[in-house]
Amino acid sequence: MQPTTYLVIFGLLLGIYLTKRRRSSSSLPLPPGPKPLPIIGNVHQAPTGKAWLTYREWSKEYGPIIYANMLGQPIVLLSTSETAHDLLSKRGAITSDRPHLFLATELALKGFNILMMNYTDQFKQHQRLQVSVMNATPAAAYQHLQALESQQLLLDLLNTRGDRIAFQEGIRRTTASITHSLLYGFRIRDSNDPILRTVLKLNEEFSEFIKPGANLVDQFPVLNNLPSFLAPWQAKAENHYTTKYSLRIQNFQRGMDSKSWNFSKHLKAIVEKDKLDTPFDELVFEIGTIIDAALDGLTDSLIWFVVACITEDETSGFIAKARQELDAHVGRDRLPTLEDKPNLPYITAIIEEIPRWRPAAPEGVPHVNREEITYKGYTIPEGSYILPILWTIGREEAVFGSKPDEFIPERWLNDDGKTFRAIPTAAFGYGRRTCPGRHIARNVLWIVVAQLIWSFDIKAGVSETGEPIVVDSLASNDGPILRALPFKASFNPRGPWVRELLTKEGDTYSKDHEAMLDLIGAELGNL
Ligand code: HEM
Repeated sequence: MQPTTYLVIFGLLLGIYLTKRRRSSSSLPLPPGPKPLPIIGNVHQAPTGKAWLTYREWSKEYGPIIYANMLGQPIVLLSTSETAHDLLSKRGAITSDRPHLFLATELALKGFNILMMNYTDQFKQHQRLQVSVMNATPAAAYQHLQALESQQLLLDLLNTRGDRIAFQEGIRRTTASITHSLLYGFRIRDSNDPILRTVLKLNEEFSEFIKPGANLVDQFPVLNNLPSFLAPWQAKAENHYTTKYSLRIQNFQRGMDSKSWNFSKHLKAIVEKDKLDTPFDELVFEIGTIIDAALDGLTDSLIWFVVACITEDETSGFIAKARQELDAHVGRDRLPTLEDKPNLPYITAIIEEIPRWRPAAPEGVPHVNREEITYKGYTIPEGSYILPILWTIGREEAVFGSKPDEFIPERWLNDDGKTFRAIPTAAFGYGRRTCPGRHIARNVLWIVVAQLIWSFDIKAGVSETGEPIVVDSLASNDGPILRALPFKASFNPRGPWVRELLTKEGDTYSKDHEAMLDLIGAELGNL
C-alpha cells in the first residue's frame, strides 16, 4: 500500500474515533475488559466467529460486566442474571433503546423495523398492539391451531420415517404454518412454498446485513456517495427492501381478503377503532417483523431439541423420564395437549431447558442506554451497546446448577420433581424489550415437543452402511441466530398405537381451519 493510503485510512479511523468517543462526567472507572489500543480500541481482539464462546472466556477473566471499545463505540457485555436484571429490567426506562443500524442495513430497511426501533412513544404504540395478540391470555387461545400443525408434523414424519426427509424442513413448515395462519389466515403446506422460501432468504440476508463489517460502507459512510457501480451494497439493499415490501403487502392483502379471523385484521381494526397514528406501511411491516422474529426462534429451538435427543447422555435419560410422565398421565389413546400441562412438569422443564442450553440469540440483542449509568462502582457511558450474553448467563452455575453445558431438565424442578424452582430465564431477553412472543413460543415448543416424545424414538440418522451418524451437539453457524448445522435424524414410531392413532385422526388438511381461526377471533373478542 502507498503511504498516502495508510494516511487516508488513519484519518478515517481517527474521524470515526473522534465522532464516536464518549465523554464521561463520572470519576468512576469503566468496567474491566481486554486492554484496548489507542483509537481502534478492542477491534483487534473482536471475535471473528461464534463470539459467545469468546465472551464466555472473557467473563471468566474479567467478571460479570465487561467493557470493550470498538473504534470509540462503548460495548458492555453482561454475563450474569443479576447484572442483566439490574441494568436492563430495573433501569429499563433508560436502557431500552436499540443501536443505530449500519448504513447498509438502514438502506435495506428504509427506516422501519420494530426490533431495532428506539423505545419511543411510537414504539410503545406498536408494543401495545403486540400485547393485544401475544400476551399470555390471547396466546392460550391459539393452542388448538398449534396442535393441528404439530399433528401434521407427526404425520409427515410418520409417512416418511423422518430419516428419508430433511426433518428440519418438516419442522420449518410447521412453525411457518402456525405463524402464517395466525398472522395472515393461510397455512403453509410445503417447505418449498415460495412465500416461506422468500421469508427465509430475507432473514438470511438480514443476518448478513447486521454483521459488523459486512459492508465497507458501514465503517466509512462517505463511500455511499460513490457511483452505484462502485457501491454494490446499494443494489443489494434496494433488492432486499423491494422484495420484503412486496411480500409483506401481498401477505397482508391475503390476510384482509381471507374469510377468517387473523392478526392482520385484528390489528388493523384496533388501529382504526382507537384512531392510532400508525401508518399503513408501518402496520404491514410490524406484522412482517413478527413473522421474521417468530420463525427462526421456534424452528431452531425445535431442531436443537432433536440434537438434545440424539446426543443425550444415556445415564441422564431425559426422554425415558418424559415418557414415564406421558404414559402415566396421558396414556396411549390420545396425543398430549396443552391442557395436560399441569400434570406434565417434566415436559415443561424440557421446554425451559432447550433455550437455556441453545439460546436463539446467544449474544443477546443489544440495548442502548440514553444516560450515563453508575453501577457497582463503575461508569457505563451514555450510548453504550449493552449486550446480555444469553449463552453465558444461562451457564451461570450459581443460578442453574452444575454441568451447565449439559442438557438437564431437572435443573428447573425442585426435589419433588413436580414444582418449579424459582430461577430466572434468560433466553427471551430482558426488561421492556423482552420477547413479546415468549408465551406463544413456549406453547408451540410445549405442544410439539410433548407430541414428538409421545410418538417417536428419535435417534441419530444412519450412514449407508447402517451405522449411526455421530452428531456434534456444538456444531452450529456463527450466529447471530444460533442454528444447528444440518444433520440426519430418524423418527421411528414408539409402537403400533402411534400409527393407529395418527391414521385414525387423518390428514389435517381436511379440517376446517377457517372455523378454528374464527373461534380464536371470537375468544379474543370476549377478552
Ligand atoms: C423460542 C423462541 C424464541 C426465542 C428464544 C426468542 C428470543 C427473543 C429475544 C432474545 C429477543 C430480544 C429481547 C431483548 O431485546 O432483550 C426477542 C425479541 C423479539 N421477539 Fe422473540 N423469541 C422467540 C420466539 C418469538 C415468537 C414466537 C415471536 C412472535 C410471535 C417473537 C417475537 C419477537 C419480537 C417482535 C421481538 C422484538 C421485541 C422488541 O424489540 O421490543 N419471538 N425474542
